[in-house]
Amino acid sequence: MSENPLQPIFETLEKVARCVQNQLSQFTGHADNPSPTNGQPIFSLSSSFKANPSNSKSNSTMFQPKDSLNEGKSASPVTKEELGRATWTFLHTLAAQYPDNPTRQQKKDVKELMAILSRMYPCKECADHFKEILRANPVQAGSQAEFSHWLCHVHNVVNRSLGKPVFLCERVDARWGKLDCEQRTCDLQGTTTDFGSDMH
Ligand SMILES: Cc1cc2nc3c(=O)[nH]c(=O)nc-3n(C[C@H](O)[C@H](O)[C@H](O)COP(=O)(O)OP(=O)(O)OC[C@H]3O[C@@H](n4cnc5c(N)ncnc54)[C@H](O)[C@@H]3O)c2cc1C
Repeated sequence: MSENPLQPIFETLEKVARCVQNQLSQFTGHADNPSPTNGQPIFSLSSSFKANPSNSKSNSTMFQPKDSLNEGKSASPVTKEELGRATWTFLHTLAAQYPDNPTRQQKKDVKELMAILSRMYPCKECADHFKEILRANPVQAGSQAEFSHWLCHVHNVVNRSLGKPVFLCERVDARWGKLDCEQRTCDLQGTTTDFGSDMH
């Protein structure tokens, strides 16, 4: 006799899940290897649930696809420093890729981006500080060189306020470059003719 009266039901459900998995693997072109999940069923019943059907925690994850469980990786909050480094990386890379001859739209976009950062940056104290910095140092984005030097300057304003060393802006091009992208497919295109199509 089965230890758990619900065991036959679980076994039937697992069989159904395996059957669905086989059908899916054929559908997705994995017919040669009907188990793209390395032998693990896409859906599985956790052993704790089998042993204790009243376990509501197991219950909640019972039918989740394996990938969505993000196994082995716990979410840890990002620190203000990590966020800052990632944001500066984004901004300096953007500046390195900014066109020598930006369109009117690109100049407008970059100013808006900075204004949005000063409102939405997910560290309120930093956002407020950046808002003041922008007020005293309006964005200069007439060319790649102008924008990357302006950005270096405002980054130095933040550095100074945090007691960090000031960066030599003559070295900004050596420190930050364009994204490493095959055949420069990531380059932003500027233009010599300013259509300003969506400027009103
Ligand atoms: C818009 C903005 C506002 C911020 N405001 C605050 C704030 O008010 N308070 C706060 O605690 N933190 C703030 N931060 C975070 C802070 O600036 C740093 O990112 C964080 O302290 C980590 O510093 P870090 O020493 O690792 O180097 P970061 O300052 O993050 O710099 C990353 C790398 O950039 C290079 N670098 C440094 N200076 C320059 C420069 N001037 N030009 C070009 N490259 C340079 C260096 O190689 C450095 O390792 C802000 C970040 C941003 C993006």
